[in-house]
Amino acid sequence: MTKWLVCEIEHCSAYMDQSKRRRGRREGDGRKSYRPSLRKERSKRLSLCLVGMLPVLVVHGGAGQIPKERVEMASAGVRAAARAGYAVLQGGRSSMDAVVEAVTNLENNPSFNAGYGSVLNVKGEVEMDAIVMDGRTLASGAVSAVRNIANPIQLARLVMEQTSHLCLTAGGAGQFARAMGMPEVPGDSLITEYARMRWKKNLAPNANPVESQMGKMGTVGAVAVDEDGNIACATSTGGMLNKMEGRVGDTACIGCGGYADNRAGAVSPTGHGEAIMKVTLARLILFHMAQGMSPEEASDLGLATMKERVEGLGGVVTVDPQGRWAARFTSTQMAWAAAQGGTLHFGVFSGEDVTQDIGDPS
Ligand SMILES: NC(=O)C[C@H](N)C(=O)O
Repeated sequence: MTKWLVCEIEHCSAYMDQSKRRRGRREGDGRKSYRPSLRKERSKRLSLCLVGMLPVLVVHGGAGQIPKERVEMASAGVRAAARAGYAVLQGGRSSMDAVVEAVTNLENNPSFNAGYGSVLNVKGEVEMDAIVMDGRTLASGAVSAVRNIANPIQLARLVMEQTSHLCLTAGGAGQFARAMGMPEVPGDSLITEYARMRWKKNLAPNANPVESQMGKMGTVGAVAVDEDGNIACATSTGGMLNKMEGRVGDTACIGCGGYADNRAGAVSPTGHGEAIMKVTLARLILFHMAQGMSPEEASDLGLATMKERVEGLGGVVTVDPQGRWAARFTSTQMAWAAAQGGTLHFGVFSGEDVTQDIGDPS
């Protein structure tokens, strides 16, 4: 903290010196370029003064009620993913690189409903949705109902970077993955025993897959702000348990399963996709932030609206341009972890916020 304060004062005084020099030059030659360059200095100064808060990265492992025996696994998983994403930020790379790294890590972890470990559709197959968004340019890429790839989040990024579209679906998304040289994997290799057991259980005529899923969710997501103040989000999911074939959820829909805007912040939601879509949850929360609410207030208000209007439960991770963050949920639990200033915060239960040194491997 002391280090940060000293650094802030040094940068602010450097700024004042520079602006004095600029003023002198303007008075000397009366150039019109004075204003834009001063504005640039001002924003540079602002971001330098916020050096103590940036970079920051927050991840979630899905809102729901995590079975007792899986709580530690889920917590360890989000901590590992937050460390992996934060290392990318510390290496000076972008928030987009960091959120994709963190979500790839979670997709590869069978504890979560994304990539390997995804829930199954009614036919017993894996169909996945994913989205990324870059807050600098509002560029976004998504895939929906995609099969046979291990990391849908990387395909969503390729949609953003290599096509003029925002979302590719099903067979077309698969063709694009092949064209991009993304390895195809057998559908069965993404299925865990746990996912198969839950699918079977929910085929029973009296089953309630939505309720059952609210019991044990596990969509994954990340939001981050890098050292340059650029903001990004990424979300990936196997969707809802025993969903119809071809069902597209919130995760593939911009403003619902994710949104990032350098001017307001970023949100990655989890929860009942149909409810999230009805209130466009990510965009709703960012709207409240643009009106001046903190990430925590806006997240709580967005989630409360979803509960009140459409009886939807869920959770979000949220950041703002200053690096303030929130991990909030209306479900019983949500595994989450946040990395900032060398400290890792994490929790699973309501009100829980444990901290540890980011270098502590436990
Ligand atoms: N577990 C989840 O968050 C599910 C996801 N939001 C969906 O409806 O596809």
